[in-house]
Amino acid sequence: MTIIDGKALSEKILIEIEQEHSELEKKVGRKAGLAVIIVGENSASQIYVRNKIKACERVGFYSETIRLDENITEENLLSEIKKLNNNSNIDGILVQLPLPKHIDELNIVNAILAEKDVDGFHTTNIGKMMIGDESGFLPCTPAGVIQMFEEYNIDLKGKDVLVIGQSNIVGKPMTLLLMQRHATVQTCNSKTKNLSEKLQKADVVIAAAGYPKLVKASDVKEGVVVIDVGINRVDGKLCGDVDFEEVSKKASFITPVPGGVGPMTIAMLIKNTFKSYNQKINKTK
Ligand SMILES: Nc1nc(=O)c2c([nH]1)NC[C@@H]1CN(c3ccc(C(=O)N[C@@H](CCC(=O)O)C(=O)O)cc3)C=[N+]21
Repeated sequence: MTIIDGKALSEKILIEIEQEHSELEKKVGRKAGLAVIIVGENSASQIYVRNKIKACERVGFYSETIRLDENITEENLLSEIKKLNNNSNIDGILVQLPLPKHIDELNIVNAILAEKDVDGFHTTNIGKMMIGDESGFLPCTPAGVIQMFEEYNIDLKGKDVLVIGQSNIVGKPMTLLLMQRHATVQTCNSKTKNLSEKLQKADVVIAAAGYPKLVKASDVKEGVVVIDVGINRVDGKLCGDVDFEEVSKKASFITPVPGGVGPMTIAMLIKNTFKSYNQKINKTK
């Protein structure tokens, strides 16, 4: 069984970007810039935003964290985004999700300029991905999973892949990227019948449901590839959607939580921000 080491792979990606960026920065005269907006006090969001800013520091990017009160109006949040859209030192903008219920997430995400949408959530970027055009920004978690398959030479052609979870930021875009790589994809949600039977047939399982230990050893076949996107907190401890201890005895490849998909999500965000910075530079040439 091989553990897919997302931490090590993300570090490798960040080192490459740091080197390329330090060269470019001298020529361009400014650093790549990422702006992160966080609304309210969600503790998990605080951790993820902290990790994103740490990664920016790691690669030498400029970053801004805009912390807003959870009672901010949608209109005022939109004007914060507008300021960042017009800020020429900012190449990437993200608004950490989830947002308070009174704010329409889709409206907010689509207010970010598509060329600064380093989350890859803007309908323009999703629309491109729908037709197999990956020239825009790919959503960070699904892109990070694809990067892991490539790094570990896990071929997806014709493989039966089961995606558990159909969220806009993971399950749905993950399915598109898998289809683009000729996998046979089945997606499940909390209403799916006979999940165990479906799991039994899967060559690859991508668990992004938000249920601790949803995927058990008895559910999966020998040699299965398991990608655990789960980020659950049980008694304050982070765990995934997979019973890692038991499932790792049957899996050929498996990602740990923490240290798997999480760090890859961050690395893809940095990669998208650097891509935007490069696109900006090439446009001004
Ligand atoms: N606009 C937006 N973009 C996102 O990309 C986005 C979001 N909102 N909302 C929430 C999800 C979740 N997410 C994670 C990022 C890093 C870790 C991460 O660093 N995980 C570490 C552990 C971190 C910890 O200590 O809890 C690991 O798995 O090793 C996890 C999850 C990004 N998301």
